[in-house]
Amino acid sequence: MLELGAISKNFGGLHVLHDVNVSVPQGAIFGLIGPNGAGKTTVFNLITGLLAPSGGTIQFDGQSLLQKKPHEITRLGIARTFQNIRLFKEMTLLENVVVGAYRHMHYGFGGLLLGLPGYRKHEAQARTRALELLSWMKLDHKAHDLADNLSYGEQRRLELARALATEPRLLLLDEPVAGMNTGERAELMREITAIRDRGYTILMIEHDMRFVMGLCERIAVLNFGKIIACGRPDEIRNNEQVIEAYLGREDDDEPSAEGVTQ
Ligand SMILES: Nc1ncnc2c1ncn2[C@@H]1O[C@H](COP(=O)(O)OP(=O)(O)OP(=O)(O)O)[C@@H](O)[C@H]1O
Repeated sequence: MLELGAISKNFGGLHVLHDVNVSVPQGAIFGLIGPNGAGKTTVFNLITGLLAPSGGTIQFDGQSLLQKKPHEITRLGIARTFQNIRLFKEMTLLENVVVGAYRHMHYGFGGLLLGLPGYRKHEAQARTRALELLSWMKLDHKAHDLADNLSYGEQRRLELARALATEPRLLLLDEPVAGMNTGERAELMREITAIRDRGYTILMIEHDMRFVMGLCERIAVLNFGKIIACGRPDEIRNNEQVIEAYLGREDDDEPSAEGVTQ
């Protein structure tokens, strides 16, 4: 479904990605892991068109994403969440998700201003869909609460519902469990599995090894901008280079080798 072919990315003289090849099959839950600064977020920014690669190809369902603008890539069926939560905190949960759905409405905000007759129908459809997505994320009972009142874990789930409102086929999740407690993590694992079972494909960046190993069928490991391993969780767990990459760091925030082998 998504193919990165020999991707490289330089920022001036800084070579952040070298010859990155990743193939995400349709229907997979695929993990992209690696130490801080390895280049994971840069990969997401290249896929979503926020950055252009210095070399290589990016294909989504056989179509090149190069030269495409972020909104065009969203329209093709790719949505993402961010490492730092980006919600409209002064809006309700329902409004947050409806905003994500606007691109599917023919009228948009202009229609609202002009009072076009079709607008109300489309708005009703967007609200119905938004409520359904909130129910997938077990947040429908709070649809009319302000996003600001949510716990951290709930805010992350709301972000996911909002990303789904663009009706993607591929969902990119940037550290979905960051800041969540153990119970919230277990709940999110069930919800992400349920989303995949509804036919979506998921590519996630995540530092929590227990979460990645428990959820992903395939994992690619980036280290200093290179893919050093790609395979099933058990293969990654036992890969010498991966253990070395995590052991070789002195950063306390990093998952330890013990973390990799959990
Ligand atoms: N726009 C930019 N300009 C210059 N350098 C950048 C830019 N974006 C990222 N970098 C650099 O590229 C490298 C990889 O960063 P990136 O954010 O992709 O890593 P990461 O693996 O996502 O790290 P983390 O796990 O900490 O989020 C870092 O050295 C970073 O400083």
